[in-house]
Amino acid sequence: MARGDDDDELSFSARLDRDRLDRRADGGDESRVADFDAARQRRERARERALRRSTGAFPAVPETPSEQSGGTDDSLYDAPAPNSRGRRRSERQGDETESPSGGYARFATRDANTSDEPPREGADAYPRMPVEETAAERESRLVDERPRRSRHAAPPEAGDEPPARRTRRERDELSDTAAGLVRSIRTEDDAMPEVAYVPVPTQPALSCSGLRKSFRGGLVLQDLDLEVAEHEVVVLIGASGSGKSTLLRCINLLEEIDDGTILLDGEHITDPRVDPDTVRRKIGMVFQSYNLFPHLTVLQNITLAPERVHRRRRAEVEAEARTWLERVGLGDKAREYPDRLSGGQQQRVAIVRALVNSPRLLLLDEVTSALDPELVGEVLSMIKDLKTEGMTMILATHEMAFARQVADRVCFLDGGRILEQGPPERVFGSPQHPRTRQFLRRIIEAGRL
Ligand SMILES: Nc1ncnc2c1ncn2[C@@H]1O[C@H](COP(=O)(O)OP(=O)(O)OP(=O)(O)O)[C@@H](O)[C@H]1O
Repeated sequence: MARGDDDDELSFSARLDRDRLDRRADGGDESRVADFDAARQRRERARERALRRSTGAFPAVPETPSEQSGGTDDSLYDAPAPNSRGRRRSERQGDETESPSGGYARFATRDANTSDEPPREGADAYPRMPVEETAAERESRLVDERPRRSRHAAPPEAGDEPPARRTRRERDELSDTAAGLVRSIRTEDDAMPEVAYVPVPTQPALSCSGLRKSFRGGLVLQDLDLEVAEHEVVVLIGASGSGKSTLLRCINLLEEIDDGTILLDGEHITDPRVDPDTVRRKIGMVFQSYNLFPHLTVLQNITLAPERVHRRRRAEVEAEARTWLERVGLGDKAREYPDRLSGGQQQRVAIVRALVNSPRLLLLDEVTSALDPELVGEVLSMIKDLKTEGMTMILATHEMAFARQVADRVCFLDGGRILEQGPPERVFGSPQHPRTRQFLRRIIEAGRL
């Protein structure tokens, strides 16, 4: 190419540099070379000042339109530039830009700018300044074949001074680092911490899934799922033989399930390696028949299992037992034998026995069924008090009026399945499933609701 044509294509500064190199090659006079050097240094200082004034950041410098990938900041969000794994960045970032936290791209832009402040609204968050490559720079780039830095090299620290001059390769890498931040967040093998929005899951107190239980070939629980939230009171209703008691006994590990899992506070309690006694310390259970030992006093009945099974100190358990007995109005019965108590009182003692270990969950299986009607009220009022105190409970009952009062959620069981569940007003007020309607119609006809 003729020198004239070349001149047209080169900027003024590039021409200066080229001439200087030509003169060096020709052994030209030293003072003129010094002038050129001084001019070049002034020019570079001016460029540095301009860079610092703009954002204090190192600019990404796309050299040609094809390298600009859209040429705006949006390219960091959705420019379809292929990434290192062959997928387009826009594909990999689709979910990022929809992130409720505002997306990763904004985070990456902040880091790329090495600023502690988020970019101002409407401001060019990642400005690109047109910088011409001088002939000297080009020469230096060709000579300087340093090994390429890691794609995931750390971004420049805030407060770093921009270097006096960067080769095109280095500028590419800076640009790449910003885009690389976006990419690396989504890269499994990268050490960058995940900055994903992860909603904190609320873990149920109890979670049963896919429970199956059969007796002598007869399926009693059929792929039953049930979750109970902390402080929730779930009432199981259903015809006799529908599986209510079996479900409660499986939860308390009194029956071994055939299939499924039960988690208590996220712990897999149906894992065969789990000690059932440890689980039962966390789950209190009260049965229809009170099951008090007739030869032991009320206090001894309450403290027996905590002392013998759970190895708790007698003094501590006795103090707790007495506190509970006072609260339920049986403080003066501690030294009595069960046969000196009414059915309602015995059942209240049985409930205290289940509470003395401060269980996580209380299971109540038809606790009023064996009581004379006039004694039912005192037990039900004790259960209401427990609900008020936030005890998490699952009750199986035929007392529909009580279920309606105390339940947060009613589950209707039929043939070992939960056919319908919901708030008591809805299940009792407008049952959806024909079997629920049929069951409740019979209850109403019997005058029990
Ligand atoms: N140990 C067992 N051996 C054999 N069958 C059993 C056993 N326990 C329960 N069953 C059967 O499982 C089915 C469900 O019984 P379950 O006691 O769970 O029902 P339920 O809904 O609690 O009834 P109810 O309201 O009368 O207490 C019944 O058919 C019952 O006969």
